[in-house]
Formats: sequence, structure tokens, C-alpha cells
Amino acid sequence: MDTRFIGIGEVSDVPSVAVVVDVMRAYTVAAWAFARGAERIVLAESLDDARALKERHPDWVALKDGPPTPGFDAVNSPALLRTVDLRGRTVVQKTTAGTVGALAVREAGLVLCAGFVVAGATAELLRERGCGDVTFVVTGEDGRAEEDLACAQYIAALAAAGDGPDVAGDGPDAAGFLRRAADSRAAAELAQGVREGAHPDDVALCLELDRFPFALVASQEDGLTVLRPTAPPAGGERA
Ligand SMILES: O=C(O)[C@H](CS(=O)(=O)O)OP(=O)(O)O
Ligand SMILES: [Mg+2]
Repeated sequence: MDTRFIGIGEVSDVPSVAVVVDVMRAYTVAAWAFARGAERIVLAESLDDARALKERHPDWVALKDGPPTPGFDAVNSPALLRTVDLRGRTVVQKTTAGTVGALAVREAGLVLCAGFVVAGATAELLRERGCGDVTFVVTGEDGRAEEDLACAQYIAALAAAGDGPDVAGDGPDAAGFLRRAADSRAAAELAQGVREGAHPDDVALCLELDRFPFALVASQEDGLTVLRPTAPPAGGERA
């Protein structure tokens, strides 16, 4: 597997396969939304688009980062979302980095969105689809966010571990990657209450490795970029 790691601003072509990483917090939140029963997540281009979608579909759940905001139903916090009943609901998500990263590569042949909570399933799907060239979009801090870069590198190492003839090779040790994320600027800002719309448990929830057994696949549906959970086939596990 050939990999490259780029920031959102460096996206200049249409990758064949893109993995868009936002650990804190967009794709941890998205995974929790599915765990709470959401049917799909529409990734909105702008706050105005998110508001317009909500106005057109009052039953949809509009979610944005930052503080609670009129016109929106939820904030970008996994801890605040984990008790919300989202069964059968469509969520509209707009965040500063994560959703922007996915929209930048929406034309790619395969778009996966990821954080540590879905790292294993994401790597498994990359392996199962036989992905050769994979572009990792490191969404935070112009591609330098340590929590996103660590997660991207972990998924790449995990996906590559089953590559080639030596399929019995051990996968990477997650501990060092998780430590880098725990020591990141984003983690510190969340812990110190710098980021609004947060809960004290957010960092811990963002660092839960493989909390969920599904990957997050984004595709185009009726002109919208839509995220859905996809479980790798049961037979796809490495020997
Ligand atoms: O909600 C978050 O943690 C961030 C907000 S910001 O980038 O720190 O302003 O959004 P995300 O897109 O989930 O990184
Ligand atoms: Mg982020």
C-alpha cells in the first residue's frame, strides 16, 4: 500500500482512496451518532447549508462545533451525544475541520472518515478492498494536528500489516499512537475548556481504540455527501 499524508489545503487532485481523519472530534462524534441509532449523516458545506437543510427537513438533527447555537440541535461532543436517542434520524454535521476535509475529497473512488474509535474497521476495509494508493487527509491544524496524524499513521500501519506475502506479521502497537494523541494540542484545549460545546469525557472517548466495529463511508447521494456506517465482512479478518 502506498500512502501519503496531507492537510486539507494540500488536496489538489482526486485521490482513488481517501481516509479523512478527525479524532477530536468530528468522526468520533459521527461514530457515536451511528451508535445512538442515526441512519445517516449529511456533511454540510457551510453553516448556511446546514441551516437550510434543517429548515427544509425539520425532523433532521443539525449539529455543529462550538457552543450551542440557535437553529442547531446538538454540538460536536461525543460525551454530550452518547445519551441522545437518534434512532432512524438523519444528522446534518458541520465542523471546522473534519467535515471540510471529507468534502475536499468527496469525488474520490472511496472516501472513509475515521478516528481511533473506528481505526480497526477502517484498516480492515482498506485491506478488504485491496486499496493500493491511499491518501490520508489529516484535517487538523493544516495537516499537522498530532492526534489526527497519529491516528492516520496507525491506520496505515495496521492496513499494511496484512499486506504482501508475510500476512502473519504483527500489527502496530497502538499505545504510542494513542499517547501522541493524548498529548496533542487538541486534547489539551478540550481538557482546559478552551473549546466550546465540550464535556470533560470528550478526550477519553476520542481515545477509545476500536470502540465501534464499523467504518464510516462517505458517498454522494442526491447531490449530498452522506456518511454511513459499513462493517467489514466477517470473513475479512486477518488470519
Ligand atoms: O469540535 C472540534 O473539536 C473542532 C472545532 S475546532 O477546530 O477546534 O475549532 O472541530 P473538528 O472539525 O471536529 O476538528
Ligand atoms: Mg479535529
